[in-house]
Amino acid sequence: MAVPRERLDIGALEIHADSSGHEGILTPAALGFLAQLHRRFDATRQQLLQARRQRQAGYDAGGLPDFRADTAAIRTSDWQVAAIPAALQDRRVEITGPVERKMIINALNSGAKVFMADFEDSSSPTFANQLDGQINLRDAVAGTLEFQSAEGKSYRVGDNPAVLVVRPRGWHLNDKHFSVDGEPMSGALVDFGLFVFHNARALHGRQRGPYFYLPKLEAMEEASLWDEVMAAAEDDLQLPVGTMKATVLIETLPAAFQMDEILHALRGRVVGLNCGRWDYIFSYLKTLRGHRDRLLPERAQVGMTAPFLKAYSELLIQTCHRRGAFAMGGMAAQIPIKGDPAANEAAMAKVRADKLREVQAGHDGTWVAHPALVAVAQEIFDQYMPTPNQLSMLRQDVSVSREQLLAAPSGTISRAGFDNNVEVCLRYTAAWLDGLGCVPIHHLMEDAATAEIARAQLWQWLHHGGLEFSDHAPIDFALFDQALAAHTHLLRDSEHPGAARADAAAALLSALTHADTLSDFLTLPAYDQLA
Ligand SMILES: CC(=O)SCCNC(=O)CCNC(=O)[C@H](O)C(C)(C)COP(=O)(O)OP(=O)(O)OC[C@H]1O[C@@H](n2cnc3c(N)ncnc32)[C@H](O)[C@@H]1OP(=O)(O)O
Ligand SMILES: O=CC(=O)O
Ligand SMILES: [Mg+2]
Repeated sequence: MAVPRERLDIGALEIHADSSGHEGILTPAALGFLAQLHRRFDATRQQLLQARRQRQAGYDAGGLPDFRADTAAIRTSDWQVAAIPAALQDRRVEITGPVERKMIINALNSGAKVFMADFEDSSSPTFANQLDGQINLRDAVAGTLEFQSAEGKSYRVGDNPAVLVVRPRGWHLNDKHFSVDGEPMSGALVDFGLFVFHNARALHGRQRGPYFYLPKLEAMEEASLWDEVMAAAEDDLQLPVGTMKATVLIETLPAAFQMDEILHALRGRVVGLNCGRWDYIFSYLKTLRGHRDRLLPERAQVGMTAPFLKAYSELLIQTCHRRGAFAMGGMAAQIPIKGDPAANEAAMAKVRADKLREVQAGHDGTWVAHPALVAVAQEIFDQYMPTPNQLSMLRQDVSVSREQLLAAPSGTISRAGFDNNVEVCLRYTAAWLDGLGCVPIHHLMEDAATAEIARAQLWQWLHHGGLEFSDHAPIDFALFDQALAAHTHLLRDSEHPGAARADAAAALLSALTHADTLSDFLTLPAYDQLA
């Protein structure tokens, strides 16, 4: 629930960082806008985070997520989301990437229909990364974005760039560099507030937004908060109600039970839902962390054809299309492999298979992590989706039960899978602490969501006790400590991103893995250490 609007007052907003170079973004008016967002909406955010903790306590005590009784009427009644703008009618391939200057230009020029500029899973939220990202996006919107590489290559945005969609941080993250009345600000409100303050009117004038991807929601009330925030911002910026559009990632297990409710909460501005598969797997692990009968096999065995993931994606398609919203697919983790044509072809074949599954299931578009994958995904969608979208595929054949969404697939845990989880989590955390939010490891894209899977699996396998590898050797903490020490040594002496942070990352991963409770997010304790 919003508190009444107050006079613009930035007296109480403080910036705890050296903001030189960012004055054009951190103008007094922009800071006043942020302060106002905080005062109106942060109390509600805190209540919603408390509600998450209460629900998790219920799951830890043996409860399981379920469809809500109090919202049954939303699920059973007939209603549709608002009309989808022309610029978002065809979203067959969307490229995602961090808000780094060169990458933004490459993404806008990639041939993808949409570019999701990511302040979230693929960003390490240093003050410089987030604020430089705002400068880069402001320049992109103004049409002045250019870049000159150290090697002398010039970059500029070409004709017909991808449509820009921005993903702010989730509700759980504070931004320690901004406080209002002595309280830290929400990272989500900082990212959203600065972006709309500087760009909303220009984008609206061109009928190109502003458009958002909303991450990690767990309940319809969290979607309602975004709706209120956007409505208030539209009012302040004198834009028509519903100008700001949202696509919501369904990437938590609790949210899978509230897809209709989330669409309904945002029905005046929602454009679709997206299968954020990596965070969804992480959320399954975290939500059911206390349930020994629902442990997952090693992450290489948990693909989208696993029954619980197939059920979730089909329910998403059915729910979206019934309401006139797009059902977006997700990210295959494979990226191009240079210098090994056979390995590259095998990786591309996996991407093609994933996109084929998505388009045939009824998804209206998909994500790719790298410019070289745009054509790969587009070829499949062009062949199987000759229309701009497939809203008319209602998937009335689908019937998904609570049990199907919750059923753990069978599988095994190998020594290699255990070791890979240690390596990936260590290397990713080290890179993140060094300011890099997305890295290639063994030819796969690894970001905050994929690293969380590795971390949560290690914790579960070790804390439930008595588990064995496929060769029947016991899984125990001594093995974890040995693997962590070995990988820390290797990373320290390597040229991998984050090598200089190997020890800090190892200490964090060790503490999180040995702790009695699975920490809600890796990025919360890691953020305390981020320079
Ligand atoms: C779970 C989720 O949330 S998924 C969404 C979040 N994750 C992402 O967005 C992943 C984004 N992808 C990336 O960050 C990168 O592709 C990585 C880290 C996986 C691999 O990066 P690299 O090893 O640097 O890739 P590579 O060397 O092949 O890059 C080749 C070129 O493509 C560019 N490029 C690579 N990925 C992207 C991208 N996603 N967007 C724009 N440009 C890109 C590089 O900048 C480079 O440009 P240049 O030739 O002009 O110098
Ligand atoms: O954000 C996407 C995901 O898969 O997580
Ligand atoms: Mg995610």
